[in-house]
Amino acid sequence: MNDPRALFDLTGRVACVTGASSGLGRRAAIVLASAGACVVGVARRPEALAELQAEGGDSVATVVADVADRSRMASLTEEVSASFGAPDIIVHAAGINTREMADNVTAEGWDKTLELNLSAPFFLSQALVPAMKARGWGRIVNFASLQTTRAFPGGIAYGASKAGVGQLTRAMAEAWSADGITANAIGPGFFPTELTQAVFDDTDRATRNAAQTCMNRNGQMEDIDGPILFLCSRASNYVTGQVLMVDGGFTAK
Ligand SMILES: NC(=O)c1ccc[n+]([C@@H]2O[C@H](COP(=O)([O-])OP(=O)(O)OC[C@H]3O[C@@H](n4cnc5c(N)ncnc54)[C@H](O)[C@@H]3O)[C@@H](O)[C@H]2O)c1
Ligand SMILES: O=C(O)C(=O)C[C@H](O)[C@H](O)CO
Repeated sequence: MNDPRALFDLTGRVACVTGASSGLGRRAAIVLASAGACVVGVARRPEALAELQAEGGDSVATVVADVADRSRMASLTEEVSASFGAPDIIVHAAGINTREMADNVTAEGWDKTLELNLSAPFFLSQALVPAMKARGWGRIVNFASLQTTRAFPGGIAYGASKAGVGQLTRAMAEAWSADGITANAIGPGFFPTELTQAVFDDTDRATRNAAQTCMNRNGQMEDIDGPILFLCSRASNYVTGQVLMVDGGFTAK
């Protein structure tokens, strides 16, 4: 048997990570670079991307872009391929939660949420898949949520988008896995990021969320490292169309 640690080695791979300027996307970018991949971080904030690049060194490049801008898919595909070649791994971590209550949801809030959380992973994947098919190997990792299956207050647009991500993941797997491209999603529990700042600022709610897990705690950033590496590497060769909940057992309880 070959050394099974090699299954996690990403040397020679090129990964594109959206939402790489903060939170779980930034963490994913650093993890993948640390495992040997060349990483292109995509996000809207140039200063935050410059910090990512400074931390990641020569194996990290960045592209400033709004990934929800569908008119930009062709140029974005070229830009993310410019530094290291066409990506064979795409991690769709960009996401928003407007937390508008159902009675007050605006058309703008609804559309923005669906465009970024659900449509962008599809259209960017569609643009990057041809190069993966040509190589016969690819990894697509979407970001689902507790709200893929659970309903929280103010989560109607976000929850609808993340439930969509669950089915998008299965449909991508059906469409592309025979070409060697797996599609899976990570479903984080509650992790302290910009997105969840309002949740963690409400200490009662944060405590209740922790108590709802089997481990009696919310997520810590390093809890995402292993699942990301697994789904982006050869270690997950025969895993596709799955939502891997990384939630300390929140959805099991
Ligand atoms: N933090 C959690 O507890 C949690 C739980 C479940 C799911 N998620 C999901 O994880 C993913 C990462 O979120 P996070 O928690 O790290 O939050 P975050 O706010 O730190 O990260 C999201 C990133 O997406 C970027 N972004 C927003 N709109 C963009 C656009 N149009 N184009 C490009 N980039 C854009 C933001 O600037 C930010 O850097 C999201 O999809 C989120 O829904 C997070
Ligand atoms: O409930 C909220 O307001 C959240 O922000 C929930 C998180 O974004 C996430 O979906 C938990 O998995």
